[in-house]
Amino acid sequence: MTIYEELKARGLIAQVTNEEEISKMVNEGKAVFYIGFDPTADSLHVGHFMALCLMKRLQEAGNKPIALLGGGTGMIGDPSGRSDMRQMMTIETIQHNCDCFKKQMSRFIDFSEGKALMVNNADWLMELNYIDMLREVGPHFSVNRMLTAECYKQRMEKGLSFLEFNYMIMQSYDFYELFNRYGCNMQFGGDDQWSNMLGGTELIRRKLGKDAHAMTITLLLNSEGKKMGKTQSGAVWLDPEKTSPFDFFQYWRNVADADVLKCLRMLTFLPIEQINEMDHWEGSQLNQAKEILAYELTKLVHGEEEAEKSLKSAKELFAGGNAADMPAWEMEEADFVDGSVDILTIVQKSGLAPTRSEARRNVEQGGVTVEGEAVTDVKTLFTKEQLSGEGVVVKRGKKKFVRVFVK
Ligand SMILES: N[C@@H](Cc1ccc(O)cc1)C(=O)O
Repeated sequence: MTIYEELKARGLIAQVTNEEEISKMVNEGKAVFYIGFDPTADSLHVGHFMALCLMKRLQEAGNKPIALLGGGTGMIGDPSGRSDMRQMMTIETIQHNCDCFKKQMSRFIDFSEGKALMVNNADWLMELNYIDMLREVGPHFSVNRMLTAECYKQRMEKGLSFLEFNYMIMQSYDFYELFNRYGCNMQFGGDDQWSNMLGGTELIRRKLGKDAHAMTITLLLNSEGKKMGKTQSGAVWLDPEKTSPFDFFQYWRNVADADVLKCLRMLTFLPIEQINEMDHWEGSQLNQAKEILAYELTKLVHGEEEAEKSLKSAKELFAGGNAADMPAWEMEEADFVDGSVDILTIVQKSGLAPTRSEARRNVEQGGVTVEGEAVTDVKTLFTKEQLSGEGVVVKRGKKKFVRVFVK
């Protein structure tokens, strides 16, 4: 199987500018491709992880990856796929986030001996002169056409600022710049990036009369059509300080039955034949498939040791035991009234339930246990003494649990 066929078989490819040429290039290891990452947070998330895995697959097939940090584009903010304008970030935040991204990326991609490049578009975008820039690229963009782009469509009613409208031009300029600097002939990105990427191929064609290509990666949606990699309390981060390896493991261990094979195909490096064999698995075998998924991804992101630890804890927890590496939540002084805190506050604050009313429902229905004993009275109080030291293990349903303590 060629690398292009494999990407297809894994369901990773959404749109391409020219399938014949792209498949030929990547199969022959002739692609110099880039993926851009805007520093919108201090950690990468699951969406970025998919992009990095794609980089790795193509790198292993002999192609050359360029990871682009959006130190310049981060100053503008991409409106693609968003219903509101992003909050503007300060230069310090952007710099800090870039540093965080850089560290995390180096764990996935081999940047040694020129096998891959890392660049920051601040290096060329920040020194552009407004008038020079307008004269250089302005004539090649049709506003009429830009306004019909998919990425602006949902903003036509809500409003699109001039700041954001310029984003596409910045990203297009990046592609043009990388083409000139490094012979970069291809860009990859999430499917919501399609119009920004075409902006670049068009600019290269117009200014240089040369061909460059674009390919988008399928967005990872669950069987209900929602973006995966998000929980009720926010994104699933790759930084172990933000999402513990165990929580990361549990996220994948608990995906819906209908999603597990898709995730195995799109996210893991297990041979596609091995995954296809799991296609007819049912019942308890599906749980095994979820365990494999969680283990493989935790291993990729946090290393083998953490993956082993998480697997062990998950098994112990399932068997009803008390796991050492379980997530912990520290209650604050302000949560206590007259030295006690009620069960609903504990369940909600610790993140076991998203709202107080849902916490109430869970408790009333007998779905909450503390140290293995059901707590059904919503007025149940816990004193500071009870929660001090190791604290208590609070479980909601079979799968969600946390050790709650106070210092
Ligand atoms: N716009 C991309 C990031 C990006 C930035 C600069 C580029 O040249 C390419 C891509 C995103 O929001 O995900």
